[in-house]
Amino acid sequence: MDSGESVPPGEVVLLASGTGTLAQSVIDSAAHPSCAYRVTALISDRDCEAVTRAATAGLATAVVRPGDHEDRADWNRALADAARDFAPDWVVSAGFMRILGQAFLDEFPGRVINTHPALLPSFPGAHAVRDALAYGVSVTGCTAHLVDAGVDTGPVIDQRTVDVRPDDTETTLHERIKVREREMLVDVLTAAARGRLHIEGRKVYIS
Ligand SMILES: Nc1nc2c(c(=O)[nH]1)N[C@@H](CN(C=O)c1ccc(C(=O)N[C@@H](CCC(=O)O)C(=O)O)cc1)CN2
Ligand SMILES: NCC(=O)N[C@@H]1O[C@H](COP(=O)([O-])[O-])[C@@H](O)[C@H]1O
Repeated sequence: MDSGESVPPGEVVLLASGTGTLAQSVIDSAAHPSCAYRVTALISDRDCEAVTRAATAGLATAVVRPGDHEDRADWNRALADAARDFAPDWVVSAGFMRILGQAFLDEFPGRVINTHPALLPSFPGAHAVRDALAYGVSVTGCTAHLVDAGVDTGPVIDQRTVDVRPDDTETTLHERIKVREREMLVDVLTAAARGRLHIEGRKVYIS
């Protein structure tokens, strides 16, 4: 499709568990008329600032708490049901701190994207910035990847680098990584909404 043709907006549902600054940047970018995607809802596993940010922006929100369900599998199904209700083209985990089960991923095959604050496969998991700092790397960064049933093992879509400074703390380093994550997420979602992500096994090409 030529760039000049009108492109149907990609419908995005966000998943977040924390302060939601990444979610906020995606919401803000989607407000521009020329943006290729539209954010329709934000879903969380807990009451958090990200939910407040989305509600303030006039988006639909849902909180699906693991503690409200019999077990992890039941929670996972409830989360999938909540997301399905918004019929997203893309589900974006932006600081979502729960592992998504296969039942959720089967609902949105090849359409769940996560942003991780490290250069995968280095430093997977819930404490990437702390682990990178403790390891003593001089360069870290962030990764956008397709989500699979593993933890941070899905095909890499895009990565951005961030230099580690001698006086960095986890907080100062993470804040600089988030600046790059916000840029990366907007670029990746724009490509995704315009049909420019091409998945070939573990390789993802952006045209
Ligand atoms: N199936 C997948 N689900 C998710 C992935 C993924 O790669 N595959 N990425 C995460 C986000 N994430 C890293 O980017 C991540 C988040 C949380 C954890 C984790 O160990 N969580 C614990 C609980 C943590 C807590 O509740 O405080 C858990 O879920 O038991 C690892 C990696 C989004 N989902
Ligand atoms: N392993 C998952 C993980 O660490 N995700 C990270 O949580 C932060 C959320 O920031 P925010 O709440 O300010 O948007 C982001 O840096 C994101 O990569």
